[in-house]
Amino acid sequence: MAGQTKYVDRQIPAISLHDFPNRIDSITAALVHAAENVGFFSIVNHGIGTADIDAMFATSASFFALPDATKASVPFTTLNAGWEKNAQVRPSTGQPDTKESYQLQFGRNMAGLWIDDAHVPGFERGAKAFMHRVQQVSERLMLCFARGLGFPDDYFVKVHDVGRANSQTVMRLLHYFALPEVADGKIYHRAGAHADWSFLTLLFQRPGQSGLEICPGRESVSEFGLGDTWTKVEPTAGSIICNIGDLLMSWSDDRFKSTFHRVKAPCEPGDYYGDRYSIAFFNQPATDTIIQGPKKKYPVVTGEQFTREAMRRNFAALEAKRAAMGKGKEETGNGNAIEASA
Ligand SMILES: O=C(O)CCC(=O)C(=O)O
Ligand SMILES: [Fe+2]
Repeated sequence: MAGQTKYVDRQIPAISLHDFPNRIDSITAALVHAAENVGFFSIVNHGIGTADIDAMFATSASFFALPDATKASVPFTTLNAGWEKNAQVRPSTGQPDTKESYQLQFGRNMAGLWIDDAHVPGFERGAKAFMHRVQQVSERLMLCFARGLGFPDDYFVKVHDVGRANSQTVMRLLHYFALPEVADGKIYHRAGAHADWSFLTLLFQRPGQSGLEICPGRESVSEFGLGDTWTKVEPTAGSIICNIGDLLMSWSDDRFKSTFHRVKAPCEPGDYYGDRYSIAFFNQPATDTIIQGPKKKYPVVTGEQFTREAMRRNFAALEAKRAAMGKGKEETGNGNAIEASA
């Protein structure tokens, strides 16, 4: 690894959603301030209990404990659904993240991609119930961001309706593999530096499983935040870490900041080397959504175009490998077909 990472403490605001209906304006002010500055904040008193969060993590661990050949029965597709392993090449690193993840959606993109009850009893039912709870929290945040930008209150909520077949919202279960504490000459990335392409991301982490780091101020730093000064975001029980994605950044004419972040591969004293589980919920507008900010800074794009472009940037290597193997784009493959060569 290159020299020591530079760290600085930055304030990541904690915003409470208690008594939401009576506090919308003050919550909006706090969210807008966080969105315009650090781009990250934590949400507390959001109404999802720690027992429910723990149960979802337990379900996630049961899925990842299955043999790869079984997980390959629900393989990743270019519609951003299904299981992948070592297949996401971040533009910042050019190397696959050392992780596996299972993308779950609400709509038709998920057809045939739910792991069978025979492998993880109650998986689909439990995951969907949890996804709807996280969606409810997301909708409160969307109301505030719409109000903050001068849109009608229901503007973002309507286009992120997860009841529609063309919904693109994703809950991503993540498992970063334990890594060797003694350097073995290989370079690992847990999640290479990136900004999310989502509208808004809500992230659940496990206390003790550190690694998330942020690097705000994307205009003033080097491309991809490389060599820059990072801030650790330590997991705390029950809170949800939220960040603005590229989509909300462009939809707000760059007023709200989509911040670089990463899950650092452990390499320095104090880093966490064990298995790391997290759950990220990416709000994505339905495919036919017309996206443009109030000041029309950027040309109109549809929700479908936005996702397609982001997938191309992040999974080009996977696509190339599939093409070389003569596989169709959406065709489901075996375990090997969905692993990028590392
Ligand atoms: O696993 C985490 O804590 C963060 C994951 C993340 O940033 C992502 O998947 O976009
Ligand atoms: Fe991310």
